[in-house]
Amino acid sequence: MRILTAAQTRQADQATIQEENSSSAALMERAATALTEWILARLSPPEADPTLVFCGPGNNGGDGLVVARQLHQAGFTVQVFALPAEGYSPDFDANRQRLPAGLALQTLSAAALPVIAPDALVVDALFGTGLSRPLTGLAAAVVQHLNQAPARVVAVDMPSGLLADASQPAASPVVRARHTVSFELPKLAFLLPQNAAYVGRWHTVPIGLSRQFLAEVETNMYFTDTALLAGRLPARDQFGHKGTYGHALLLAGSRGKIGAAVLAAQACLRSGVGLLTVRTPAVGYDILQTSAPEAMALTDPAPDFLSELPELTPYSAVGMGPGIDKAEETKHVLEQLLRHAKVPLVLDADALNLLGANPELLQLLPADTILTPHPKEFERLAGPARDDYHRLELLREFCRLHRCYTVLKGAHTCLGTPAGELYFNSTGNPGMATGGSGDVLTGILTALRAQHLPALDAALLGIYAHGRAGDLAARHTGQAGLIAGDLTRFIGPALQELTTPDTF
Ligand SMILES: NC(=O)C1=CN([C@@H]2O[C@H](COP(=O)(O)OP(=O)(O)OC[C@H]3O[C@@H](n4cnc5c(N)ncnc54)[C@H](OP(=O)(O)O)[C@@H]3O)[C@@H](O)[C@H]2O)[C@@H](O)CC1
Ligand SMILES: Nc1ncnc2c1ncn2[C@@H]1O[C@H](COP(=O)(O)OP(=O)(O)O)[C@@H](O)[C@H]1O
Ligand SMILES: [K+]
Repeated sequence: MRILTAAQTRQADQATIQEENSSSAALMERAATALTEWILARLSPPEADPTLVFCGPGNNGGDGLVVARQLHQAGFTVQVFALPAEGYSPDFDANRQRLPAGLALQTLSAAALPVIAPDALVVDALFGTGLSRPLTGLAAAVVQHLNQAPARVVAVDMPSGLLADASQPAASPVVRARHTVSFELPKLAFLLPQNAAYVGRWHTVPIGLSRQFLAEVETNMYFTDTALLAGRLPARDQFGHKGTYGHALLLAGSRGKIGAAVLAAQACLRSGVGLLTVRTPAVGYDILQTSAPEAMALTDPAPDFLSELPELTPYSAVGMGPGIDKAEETKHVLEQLLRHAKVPLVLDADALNLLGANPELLQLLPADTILTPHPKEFERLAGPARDDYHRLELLREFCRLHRCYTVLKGAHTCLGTPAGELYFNSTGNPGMATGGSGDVLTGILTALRAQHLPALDAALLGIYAHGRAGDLAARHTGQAGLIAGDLTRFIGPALQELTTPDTF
């Protein structure tokens, strides 16, 4: 699905209203009702006693008024408060009129902010996508008051004070929500680690925005879901043989890190590749042959690190990096690979650190190479970022400049493309924050590239399947108990889910 800016979200509202020939008040009623239903599905009146709804002067506040009315009607003990303002939005005013007699709107004042009991439910409807500047004065004081309260906070659409598309100044207050319930689509702000403490757990509720608008709006940001992946992974050919599915080469491992080569190899084998050869230093031979017997071992003459690039003719894709270390000889192997490879490349770990330390090598990067840095490795490649938004700008720029696909790994791994698009992944869990998870991703991506999938499809499918394998594995191991080797067992089921079914 697409990720929209705040301005595009407003356009989506307008398009929906026009298409349905309805009104903004009707859309507000629908959006707020979806949010009320989200709460009702989780809490009964005694579990949210009292419920305090804090409203701002715009349509976010209007949503709050609707939620307050509906929860009151559902038997919740509701108190509803509004920030004083010179003017309120028309839909706010309309919904103020609709508050039932037993539910008076109280105006907030700095001198007497309401007491918030520990088991209260707080609905934060102060500001949403219309926030245009940092909060000051009473609005800031109310946010600080909410943040000091021990209560559970549900933010409507956005935690108040957070900008939808950019960083806010460090000192400006933002609500720290336990849950943020947003309408239809996730916002960019939810996907960035720097906002996690404000957003809490985020959810989207459908509100029936115009399908046509959402399908056609121009954007370069996407949230990768199964709909976006449909049709990208073909079913296996009935008469396919191992030659059909490519021959991958992995250049991986050094003394003490042969495990990284094993993990990448196992992942590559589980991702449908026809044949796999693994080049490790000599120290890896027995280990690899024992732990990944399906792979062919092609040992380097050097005992402890990679020192020579093998003949590349047999291979349809090459992955380099897991566990390789940064020896001068290994740098030479990387340089030779970049100069001579005529097949797709996937670069990870110390292959990236070698690129970062020797930027002249970046000029040799073949187009459509996939790079898989975590944020620290990315910093070595592209320089330090001021914040998560700036890092995305650097990512776009880096991919454009080097005509590569860069997988910036994290909780919502972000794939940057040479065309300037950003794709945020939707699968995976914190159980995957464990050594070797990245090596598994390299194996998957190398396998998909070896099977002749285009770089974009391979990257999108591989990143999603890697996270999905983590989610499937965690059902058995729990998150804390998950280790990278567990991921490999579930790559097959994850890819199967994504495979285009044979239709009649
Ligand atoms: N499709 C959807 O998603 C739907 C969205 N809907 C809802 O609409 C919400 C967006 O509503 P919105 O545009 O009225 O903006 P909102 O966030 O209420 O704030 C604007 C008000 O705040 C004020 N203001 C701004 N910054 C300020 C500051 N720092 N300090 C003080 N004041 C400040 C600003 O004043 P101004 O900047 O004009 O001076 C204006 O009065 C959206 O988040 C969602 O909840 C649903 O109802 C329907 C479907
Ligand atoms: N909190 C998380 N949620 C989802 N995925 C995660 C999370 N933490 C880590 N991962 C994934 O695990 C992998 C870790 O890779 P990396 O940091 O390179 O590990 P290693 O170098 O140990 O193999 C990445 O693909 C990343 O997206
Ligand atoms: K809000």
